[in-house]
Amino acid sequence: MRAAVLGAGNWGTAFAKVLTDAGTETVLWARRPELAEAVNQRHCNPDYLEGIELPGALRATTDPTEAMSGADLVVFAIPSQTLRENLGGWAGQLPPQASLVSLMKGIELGTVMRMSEVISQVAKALPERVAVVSGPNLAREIAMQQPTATTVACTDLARAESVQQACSTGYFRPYTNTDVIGTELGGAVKNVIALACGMAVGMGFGDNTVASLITRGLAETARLGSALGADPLTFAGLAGLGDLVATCASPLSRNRTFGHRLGRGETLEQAQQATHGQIAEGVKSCRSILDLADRHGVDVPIVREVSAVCAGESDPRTAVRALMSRSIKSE
Ligand SMILES: NC(=O)C1=CN([C@@H]2O[C@H](COP(=O)(O)OP(=O)(O)OC[C@H]3O[C@@H](n4cnc5c(N)ncnc54)[C@H](O)[C@@H]3O)[C@@H](O)[C@H]2O)C=CC1
Ligand SMILES: O=C(CO)COP(=O)(O)O
Repeated sequence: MRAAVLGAGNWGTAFAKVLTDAGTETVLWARRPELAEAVNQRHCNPDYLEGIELPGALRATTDPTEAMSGADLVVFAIPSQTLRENLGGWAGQLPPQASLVSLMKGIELGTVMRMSEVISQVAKALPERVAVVSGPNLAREIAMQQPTATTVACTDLARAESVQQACSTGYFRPYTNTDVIGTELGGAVKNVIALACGMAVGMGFGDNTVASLITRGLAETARLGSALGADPLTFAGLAGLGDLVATCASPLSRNRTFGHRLGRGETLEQAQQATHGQIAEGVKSCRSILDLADRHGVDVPIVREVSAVCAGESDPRTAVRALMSRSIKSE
């Protein structure tokens, strides 16, 4: 099995290590030559995974055609809002039979499309050729080989199983699922709920507040999922509750950290600068998730408040007041 991983940030690099450790011959595409050289010569990625030793067998290149040549899997690990443009340049070189695998957790602004839908459309690939990997997968913990499980979703179960095989290691345990909609939605919405949890902690609130946000956040994810045709059970699984809990609780999460900065009074610009160019997907996807929910007439109050804060139209304290003064209702 051969794989190309397009995107050498946190997760692209860690997942390339997982694939290599699983025995899959893997080439990582990086934008910058110095990063590809660090992977090839020094077996590290100091910009994104400082202190992590990468496998000697992992190769990197700045040439996407070279990365994809002969690949059975092409894995996308770039910021969601850049997928359409990047993929437009790569589509002509995709090996015709390769599985197309999304690691991304976002919804496209404007089109409100899921990442697998963007891949199908731009690559002109049938949906059953596209798989999604999503779960409680903080990149650094996986790069440190801490035991982790994940979901590999594809409408074609046999293809999901081949991706599962390609990334199974002693520290990374993938489960298959055919619910691509629920798997992707869980990954995208949890980033927005993690922003809300970060804000709560930044404002000095404790575990009751965070648990309430996680639980009600899961309720609005499942409501939206049902409207879109997802299997509600997916939200009780790794790509739902699992990822939600990990991201909302972890100081490693870029989304939670971004929210935490806003909660303690920093501006959007300050929080953005502190990411050092790394992506906090929820900051943009909150808008597209809200649009998606509005189109389907689904109530997503936490997403709505986070969206107003990220648009600079509200602030965390106003958001809390708005959420706590909603009409009382049954659970
Ligand atoms: N970091 C994590 O723990 C996890 C991340 N994810 C998801 O994986 C996707 C990628 O995340 P990370 O690797 O963490 O992001 P990152 O911000 O660490 O890296 C992004 C990579 O994409 C490249 N890139 C290509 N075109 C770009 C453009 N036009 N603008 C900016 N960067 C561009 C960058 O050079 C960089 O190598 C996101 O959708 C994220 O939600 C999913 C699970 C875990
Ligand atoms: O998706 C993630 C963990 O599963 C990573 O979350 P952040 O993008 O917030 O760091």
